[in-house]
Order: sequence, then structure tokens, then C-alpha cells
Amino acid sequence: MRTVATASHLRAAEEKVFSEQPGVDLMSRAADAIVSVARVIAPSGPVVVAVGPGNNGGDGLYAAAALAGDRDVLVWLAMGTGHEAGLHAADEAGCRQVDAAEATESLTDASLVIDAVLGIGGRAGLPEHLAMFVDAVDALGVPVLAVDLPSGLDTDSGAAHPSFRADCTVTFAAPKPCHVVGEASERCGDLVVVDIGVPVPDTGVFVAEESDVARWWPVPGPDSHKYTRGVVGLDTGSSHYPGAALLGCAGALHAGPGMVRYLGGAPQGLVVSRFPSVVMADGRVQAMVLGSGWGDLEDAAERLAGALSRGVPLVLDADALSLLPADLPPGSLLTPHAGELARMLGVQRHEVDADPMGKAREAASRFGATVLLKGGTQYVATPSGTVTIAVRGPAWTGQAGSGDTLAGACGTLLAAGLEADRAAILGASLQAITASRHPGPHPPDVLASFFPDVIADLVDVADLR
Ligand SMILES: NC(=O)C1=CN([C@@H]2O[C@H](COP(=O)(O)OP(=O)(O)OC[C@H]3O[C@@H](n4cnc5c(N)ncnc54)[C@H](OP(=O)(O)O)[C@@H]3O)[C@@H](O)[C@H]2O)[C@@H](O)CC1
Ligand SMILES: [K+]
Repeated sequence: MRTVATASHLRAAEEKVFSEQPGVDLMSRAADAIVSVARVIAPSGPVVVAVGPGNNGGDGLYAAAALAGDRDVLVWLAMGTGHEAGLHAADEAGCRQVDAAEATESLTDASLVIDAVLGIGGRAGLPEHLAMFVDAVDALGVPVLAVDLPSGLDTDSGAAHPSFRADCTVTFAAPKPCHVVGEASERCGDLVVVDIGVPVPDTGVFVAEESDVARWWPVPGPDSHKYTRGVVGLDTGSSHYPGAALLGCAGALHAGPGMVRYLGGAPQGLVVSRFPSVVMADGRVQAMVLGSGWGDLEDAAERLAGALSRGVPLVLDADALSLLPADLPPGSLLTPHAGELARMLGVQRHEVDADPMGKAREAASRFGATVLLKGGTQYVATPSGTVTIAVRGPAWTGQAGSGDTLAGACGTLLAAGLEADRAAILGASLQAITASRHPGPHPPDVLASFFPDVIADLVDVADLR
């Protein structure tokens, strides 16, 4: 996992470095990293560097100077001025300064555009002349390497302001919110996080990576059997929504449980004919999943009370989220989407949309349980206040039933003994990674059927480390 830091976190950390190590040259370290990545993306050919007035531009100018040793480098002062010492270095190294028209014309031959206009000091959006340049870059498909972040984005949010669209972003010390949440994260391309000697501040916000999923996945050992691997009970679905039972079972089974018991109100024959390994008899379970596809079941409160009396961690999804008891069993997980979270907190949906991380954290604190806020960006908030953003996937998973399979998968992971936050991070990330590796409009149960291959591949790679 990586810590996510805001612009002000980073500024405070950088100031500390400057006060403790006067004269330290962070900019040249940043420039070295940009040059290394630029050479990988575009080993030869002319480079156009769009430069802004601040230190982000300074990074770009020193990188331009280094690249000019063996290729044509054109420098465009996109805001009219640039970092003085960096500009001197670029001039000395033979970079050619161009105006907006020449920068745009030169795109036809360019192998790479380096966006060093604005970084963490930038205000969101782009002036008209830069927006036109970005349109030209996009139209010609020239690869873009963004320095720190694609200029135009707001460092601290996922909002889709007019901005560069990078193929790769080289950022320093830690990912910022714009790299990992919302539509902004889609503009960053591949993210390379470089250590330039600025210590990563403790923010309590993290982003999960595929390697975390691989390392934390509960792989059975030589002496494992079905009860040690974990038995998950599903009280999901109903006669009105029998499909939810199948979707929950699909998610739970394909995440690798020791056993799935189906204890809900959908026709048992339906479940067993589709999933013959699912056991219909009640008995011992190590975790329960409740609520998906309940609709307005008359005995919902009794069902929840019965599950609570087992004293095992619960995944409470969908309709069970409107019945939250005062005391949830330790290790329980709530899996609302934004609308459900708004209802849980008694606020409007737009308030959740405006501050999804804050609202997920508020709910975790209020209900004393881990909260997985589902959506394009998935937040896992714990009662202690930490928030982890799950691995992001394509929007193919935005469809009815995805939440039911996800709740099933999280139930399997809780039954395996994982803490609720790990179970949520792994379940949500697994679904996203699977959708990335098997893109297309697969229904949620079909997508879940690819989980085993993806898990096996992830775990195999982890074994080799
Ligand atoms: N600190 C360090 O040690 C290190 C920092 N590093 C690098 O520095 C970057 C941060 O540098 P920074 O603080 O100079 O801010 P930066 O993003 O270059 O922009 C500020 C300038 O842009 C202007 N401006 C802003 N928005 C605008 C707009 N929409 N339209 C037009 N103008 C706009 C703004 O003008 P003002 O607001 O003052 O009017 C100001 O002149 C960071 O991202 C990283 O790349 C690395 O070298 C590692 C070491
Ligand atoms: K930039």
C-alpha cells in the first residue's frame, strides 16, 4: 500500500527537508526521474517540453537540458515565464525555445510531450491557449509524460477539470488524491512514484496495489481443510429477488471459501442446481453475508437478529443496511453504495458525492464497523479513521448485481479470518483487477467466474517475489 498525501502534506514535508538539509537539490532528483522515464517511453526523436512558471516548470527545464544531449528538445514557456536557473540550464544544453504556434506545429514530428506546466501549486483548469495545445496533442496521439500531475487537475480531488491526458505521470514522494480517485485518476496514465528524499507524511489515507492483493490473499496451506479455510453463510436473496442469491454464491464460491452455506429465502433448488457445492443445511459458519436482494422481507429484522446471535463477523449489504443494530459483531463490514450511505447518515446523496472519503469515514466511526463505499472509486474506511482506496478497475463493473457478488466475495474473505478492512480491500480490488484483465460487458456472475484464474495468477506472481 502507498500513503496518499495532499498538496499541503507534501509542502510541509518538503519544507522540513529544506530546513534540515539546507541546499539539498530535490529538483535535480525529480528531473533525473523524469529523464529516465522519458527515455523508456520515447527512446529517440524530438521532445516538446511545455513549461510553466513555477517549480514544476523547473523540473521540466532540467529534464529538457539532460535530454538535449542526444536529441532535439523544444521548450515552450507556456505561461510566458519559467524557472530562471532551469531556463539557463536548458539554454546552455542547446534546447530550442519555441512559441505556441511552433510548439503546436512541431507535434507532428514529436516522439514525446513533457507536461511541466503546473504541479501541486497549480489551480484547476487550463487557460484557452493551453487547452488548444492539449487538443492538438490528443488529436495527433503524441505520448504525454506529466511531471507530478497532468496540468489542469486539482491535486487534492478526483474532479475532471480540463487538463492534459497523460500516458504516464511521474510523481514525487507519494501519490496525491488526483492520481488515485475519480475521473482525474484516468488522466494520469501509468503512475510512477519516485522517492526524491522527501519523507512520506503519515496521512492515514492509503491506496492499495495489485501486489497487496497478492501478498494478503489467504492461500490454503498443506494442512488446510474446509473448516480452517472458512465457512461463509449467505442469507441473501428472496422469492422476489432469487438472482441475488445466485450472484452472492457466485462471488463467495469463486473467492475460494472452505464451504458456502445458503441460508436465505430464495428457492433452494435454484441455488443447488447452479452451484452443487453449496450446502443448504444450517450449521457452523465463520462469517455471514446478509441483505442483498432481501427487498422488503417481513422477517428481515428476525433474520438479522438470528445472524447477530451467531457472534461472527457480518457483511451487511443492501437492504440490511437500513436495519443497522447499535452493536455490530467485531470485524463486521458494511457495503453501501453512495445512495445507501446517504440514507445511513441521513444526508443527501450529493453530500456523499461531494466528499465520499469523508462520509465513508464518518459512517465507519458512527456505526463502529468497517465501511466499503462502492462506486467508480471504492473507499474502505475503518472506525479508527484510516481510509484505503481499493485497486481501481474499468467501469464495466458498474451494473446491477456487481455489489451482490462483491458482498459474497467479502464474506468468504471474512470467513477466512481476515480483518474487515483487508477483506473489503481484497474483495473490491479482486473484482476491479478481474474486470481489467477480462474487459467487456460480462454479467457479474460471469465476471466472478474469472476470479479463480486471477487469484491464481496474482498469488503465483507473489510466490516468485
Ligand atoms: N518544492 C520542492 O522542493 C519541489 C517541488 N517540485 C516540483 O515543484 C512543483 C510545485 O512547484 P510550485 O509550488 O512552484 O507550483 P507549480 O505547480 O509549479 O505552479 C505554481 C505557478 O503556477 C502559477 N499558476 C498556478 N495555477 C495556474 C493557472 N491555472 N494558470 C496560470 N498560472 C497558474 C502560479 O501563479 P500564482 O498562483 O502565483 O499566480 C505559480 O506561478 C511540484 O509539483 C513539483 O513538480 C520538485 O522539484 C521537487 C522539489
Ligand atoms: K504537470
